[in-house]
Amino acid sequence: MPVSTRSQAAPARHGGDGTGAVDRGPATAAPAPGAHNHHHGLKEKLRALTLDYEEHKKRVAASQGGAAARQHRHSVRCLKAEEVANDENSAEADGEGANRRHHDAFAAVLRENVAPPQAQAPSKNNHVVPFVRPKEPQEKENVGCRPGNVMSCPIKKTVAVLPAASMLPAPAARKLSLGGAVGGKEAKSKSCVKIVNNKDVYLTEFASENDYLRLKRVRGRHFCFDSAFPDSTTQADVYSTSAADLVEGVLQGRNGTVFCYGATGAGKTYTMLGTMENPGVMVLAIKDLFSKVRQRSYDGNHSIQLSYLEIYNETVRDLLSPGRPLHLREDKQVIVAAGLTHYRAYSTDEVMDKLQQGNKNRTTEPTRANETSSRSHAILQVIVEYRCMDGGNIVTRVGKLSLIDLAGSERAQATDQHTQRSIEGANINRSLLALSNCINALVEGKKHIPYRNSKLTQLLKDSLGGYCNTVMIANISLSSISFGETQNTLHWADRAKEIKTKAKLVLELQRENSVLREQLVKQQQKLLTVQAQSLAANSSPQQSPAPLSHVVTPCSTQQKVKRSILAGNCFSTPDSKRSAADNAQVRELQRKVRTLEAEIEKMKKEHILQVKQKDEFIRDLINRKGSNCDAATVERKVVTRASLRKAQRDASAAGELRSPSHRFTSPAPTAKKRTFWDFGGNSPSVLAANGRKTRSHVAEQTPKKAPSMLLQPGFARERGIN
Ligand SMILES: Nc1ncnc2c1ncn2[C@@H]1O[C@H](COP(=O)(O)OP(=O)(O)OP(=O)(O)O)[C@@H](O)[C@H]1O
Repeated sequence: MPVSTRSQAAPARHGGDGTGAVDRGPATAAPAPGAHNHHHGLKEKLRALTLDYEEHKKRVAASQGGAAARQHRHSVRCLKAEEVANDENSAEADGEGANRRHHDAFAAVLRENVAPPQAQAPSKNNHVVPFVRPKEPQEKENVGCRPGNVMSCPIKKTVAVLPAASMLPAPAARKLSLGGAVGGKEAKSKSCVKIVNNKDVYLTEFASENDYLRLKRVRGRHFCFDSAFPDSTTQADVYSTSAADLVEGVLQGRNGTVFCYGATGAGKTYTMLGTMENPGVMVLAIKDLFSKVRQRSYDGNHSIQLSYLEIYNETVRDLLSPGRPLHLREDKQVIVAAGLTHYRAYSTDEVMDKLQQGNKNRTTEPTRANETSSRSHAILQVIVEYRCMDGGNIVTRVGKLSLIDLAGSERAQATDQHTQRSIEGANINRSLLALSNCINALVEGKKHIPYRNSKLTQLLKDSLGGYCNTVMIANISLSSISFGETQNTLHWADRAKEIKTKAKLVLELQRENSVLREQLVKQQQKLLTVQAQSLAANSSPQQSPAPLSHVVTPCSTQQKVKRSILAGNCFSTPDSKRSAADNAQVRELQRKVRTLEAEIEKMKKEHILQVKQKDEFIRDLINRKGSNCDAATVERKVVTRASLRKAQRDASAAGELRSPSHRFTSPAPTAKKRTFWDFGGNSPSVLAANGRKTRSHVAEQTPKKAPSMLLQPGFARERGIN
């Protein structure tokens, strides 16, 4: 609470009881020159209280003795400001009530203004970090080491790598004990991480205790990983969940990588290497690998080789055979350290020996955050080669497992400038930044991935973006003090989750391909059905669609179907909606067919109507222009036509062959449908019933001087009839 508020409250209480020092003290009785100034007023009040207190002390010393007064002062200091008011009522009972109140009020003001923070009672908070790792009394601040526990090796931060290849491309978060708390801060820190369902990580940001305005403000973020391990998780559980599948993959000839990422002291080396009692991922993986190889020894020959290197200050060193720095070379698109020692191992113990030997050579130094901080990135690689005879041929499979203990990211301290630790820290941060940039570029699908920016990313090239199954373990701290580091680690783990290595892509594509093939076949069948139905509906609208087995799809239809499949139209509909879409397609086709049929009917009617109109027109012309012809002829013609039709029907019914003269005088039964153009020599072709274009048979067969021709106005003009 702000000091000014309390300071003003204290004198008010004194003034209220009528016996306060404020009324008696000369300093407060006289108005101060700067009374409008709050600070000045406070000083005056403080001075008055001090004087009052001195007077009171003297009085008490005179009446009860100095020792009793000292004891009383001590007991008052332990009271809280709030308690003062409560005590007032009870203090009234004795004769020293007034003095006591003065004393208490002064103590409260003094405590709130002057008392150092450590004098305050520690706040009781349920969110105080539950330390997973039992804190040892001799532990240094911020250091969680237990010397001698890690692989019985004097150098505590070392990495052992074991082969593994799995299908677990996404990172797992490991919740660890506090690695970055310092002294008293440790006790005050809250847990800012909550793990739910072994997958979800909730990160909470608490406002600083000094930030009064935002004291109650809490912000959070949620992350979801393949696995999230609470601090109670055993090393065996971590291994079986994250890396065990990788071992099987390596035996199958697939590369695998496990790497731990996190802030310094977060427990990366513990997770990868572990201790003698709790061996880490590397040790468990190596044991697992050898046991699996033993089980399959009847099934061919396995050879296991291992190498162990570190990247320290951007130089690559061989940990199994220390000497000159190694250079990185690109070999078949894979970056390798030229001259790196590869040892052939025949048993787990042999690998463990080599691992310890390498750990002794690894660079570790005590830092503020970790007594045995790894100052380098360590990479243990185990290459498993498998050979067997398959039908007279030698089959060879090679799988590589990389187990990587990264150095931890750390904050640069002003005091560390120009020291060896700060140079190491800068190099570690630089290479981790390069790693972050590569993760970013891979997630964003950029063409250029900046692997060359650091030795670490060059060596991790295959693991991050190549044909490799990769597990990233993100080590985080519970403590709100390490909130920034935890947030950073989770952020990058979350980004890395999005990376798809080529191996994963190939697998995904293969799976997708087979699913698409199945879908293609189904879609082809469905489309053929639809096409057949629409064809059947087109050809005979009254008939129900023919079953698929009886339908022969025309070539052009098949091509159309193929085209639509190739265009990918058939995959644009989600599975759930596919049948509904097909039904809709069928309905649409049926609707089109019905529309077309209606149009055809309409055209037919129009055509008949036109023919009738033209017949009427012709008849009208005959009536009007036939003044030169005798009525009997006209009538005969008309009658003849009518009778001829009847005679033709009769003849046809009798099966007689019609003579050319019949044809001339007696038009075909379709004569009534003849159009205006049927009468001209230049009449356009018409569509026959069989779909072929023919000229009107009437036009072809009618002689030029036939009476019917004369009825045509144009022809009549030509002949000078009119
Ligand atoms: N889950 C855990 N259980 C018990 N002890 C742990 C656990 N995690 C870490 N520790 C201990 O905490 C200390 C620091 O852990 P560790 O050395 O693994 O951190 P680190 O992340 O590798 O740090 P750096 O990056 O500085 O090398 C070690 O003494 C380790 O034994």
